[in-house]
Amino acid sequence: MSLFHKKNKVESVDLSRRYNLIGRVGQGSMSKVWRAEDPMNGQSIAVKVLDKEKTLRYEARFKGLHKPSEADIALSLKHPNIVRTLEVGQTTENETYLIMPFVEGCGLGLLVDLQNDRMKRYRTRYMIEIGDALAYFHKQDWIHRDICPRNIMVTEDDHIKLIDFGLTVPNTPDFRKPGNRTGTANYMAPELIKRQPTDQRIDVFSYAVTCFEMYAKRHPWDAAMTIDAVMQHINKPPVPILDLCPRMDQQIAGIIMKGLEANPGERWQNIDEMVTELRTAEARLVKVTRELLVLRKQAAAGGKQRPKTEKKAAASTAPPLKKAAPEKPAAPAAKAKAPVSAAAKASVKRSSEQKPAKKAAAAKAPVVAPPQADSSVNASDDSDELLSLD
Ligand SMILES: Nc1ncnc2c1ncn2[C@@H]1O[C@H](COP(=O)(O)OP(=O)(O)OP(=O)(O)O)[C@@H](O)[C@H]1O
Repeated sequence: MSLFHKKNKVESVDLSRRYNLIGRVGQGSMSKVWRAEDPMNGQSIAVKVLDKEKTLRYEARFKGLHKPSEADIALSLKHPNIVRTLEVGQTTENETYLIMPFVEGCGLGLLVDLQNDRMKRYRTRYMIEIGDALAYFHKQDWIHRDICPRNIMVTEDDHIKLIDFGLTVPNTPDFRKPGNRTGTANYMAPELIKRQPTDQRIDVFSYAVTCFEMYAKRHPWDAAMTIDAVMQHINKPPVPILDLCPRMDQQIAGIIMKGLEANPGERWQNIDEMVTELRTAEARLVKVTRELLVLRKQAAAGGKQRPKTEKKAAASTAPPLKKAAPEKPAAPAAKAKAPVSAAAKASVKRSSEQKPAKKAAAAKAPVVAPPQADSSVNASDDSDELLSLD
């Protein structure tokens, strides 16, 4: 790995002279972040200054292993869904700083909490873009170790930017050994918590927890504040996501649950596999949605309220429902067939088996509802599958 022995030129910079510091925007656990402007070009930037003591304490865990610093790692990353690091250096106080373009937007955590239409409409896009960023990251041979909504930003035009690489380690045997138990408790894979050897599949797990939250607004296990508390429940199966979101797409539910498998051998083996399945699910939902839009347009042109052809088309893409979804009279819904891979199916099955009464929910198909004026697609109020066609 070329970054292992790279020595960055160390410059001592007085940040308040060099940049127009506008105000503090974030207090992470390891840093302070300012919004600023670069007077040389007027660019809006984020200035992240790492806490000296905490960084030293963290890096001391890897004594002798030549771990690249957060600044070096961040500087090497070039991906549309990862925030660019433009410059790194040392402050006059001997702290490390990073300069990034300022991301206009919000944290993913806010959208998890709000569960608003924006979240529902762009959720599949967000999941895929987080996965793309992580797949790139893994191809550069890193393990992120701290994937969670706190470290993911959503831009104003609804794209993802991964922002924090403070706990990242190289994907090499020395760093995969048991022991370094860092991360955010509720997103940590069981093998990490149990101090077993780890690999990039711990990020698959954290990514799946993040996707779970994006639908269910809660963790797959009861949320815990400490690793010891997580240890208490990590041996129990996760709550099946379809129990919490019975109207969500069945294929997507299976994909997420497979990412949460306690045994890394039963999880998705890499991010690419998981994202490929998510893309397939998204493509199917988009296809059905487009078909419905065409039919609705035709119906409107013909002055009919609900054309028979639409019912026919919906029926042609969908198997008969085993059990009707809870009644919501607002929107006529078409049920699209959700092809679930055998592995993902097994994952859903395992979790449904824990609660036989809930099996019926797993049989539910996605709901796609009438077109909106902006040509995106909305669904009935309790549906979790809004899709954007823009
Ligand atoms: N490029 C950026 N543009 C806009 N805001 C940013 C940017 N980078 C960071 N922030 C803000 O600063 C906060 C802290 O950043 P970051 O997560 O990188 O710090 P941290 O100390 O490593 O945090 P933690 O270790 O707690 O995850 C973010 O949650 C975000 O609100």
